[in-house]
Amino acid sequence: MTTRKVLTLTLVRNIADEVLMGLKKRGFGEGKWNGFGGKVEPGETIPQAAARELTEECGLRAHYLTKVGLLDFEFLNDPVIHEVHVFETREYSGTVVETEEMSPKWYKIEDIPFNEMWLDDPIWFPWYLKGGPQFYGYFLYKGFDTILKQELKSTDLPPTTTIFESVKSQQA
Ligand SMILES: CNc1ncnc2c1ncn2[C@@H]1O[C@H](COP(=O)(O)OP(=O)(O)OP(=O)(O)O)[C@@H](O)[C@H]1O
Repeated sequence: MTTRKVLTLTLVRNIADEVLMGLKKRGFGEGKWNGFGGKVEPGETIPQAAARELTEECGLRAHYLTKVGLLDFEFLNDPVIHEVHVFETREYSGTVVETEEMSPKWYKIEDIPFNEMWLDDPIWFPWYLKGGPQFYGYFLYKGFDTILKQELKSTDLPPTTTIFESVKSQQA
């Protein structure tokens, strides 16, 4: 029997159109560059979890989050499916800070360090970057360095946005 672990992953873009990436300093995915995110806790919605993890890991408070895609990861001989909800924000408050978990850095699109990221990232990132409907991806890993199966497709869903009014009004 499989179980699902629900996670978030948030990509932040600035006015120069750079992407904020974090070098994971500990735990799952240590040593890899990634967006910001983690597990959804009981009692919070998925966008709330994404906003919380973003602040915990890099200090920024998102004014809104747009859901751009969904990724399912399976690891051979592991019954847990990692269900990753992918978000983007372009409006936020606060200053980027290094945290215990992440060392953040802005990257120009052409400089995104794909060879120091999860193997699936170079596959779905271009879908995120080109915009359009939400994407859905499925990846079956063997260990952490081999992808045995993959699927990536566009859904009919337009991106959906959750606005955090309280964050916006705090800034005003
Ligand atoms: C396998 N291919 C993958 N490709 C790209 N991104 C991946 C990923 N697999 C997991 N991710 C992301 O990596 C973070 C892990 O977070 P993770 O440290 O497990 O969560 P959280 O911070 O809640 O845990 P702790 O509180 O430290 O236990 C989280 O953003 C999640 O979306």
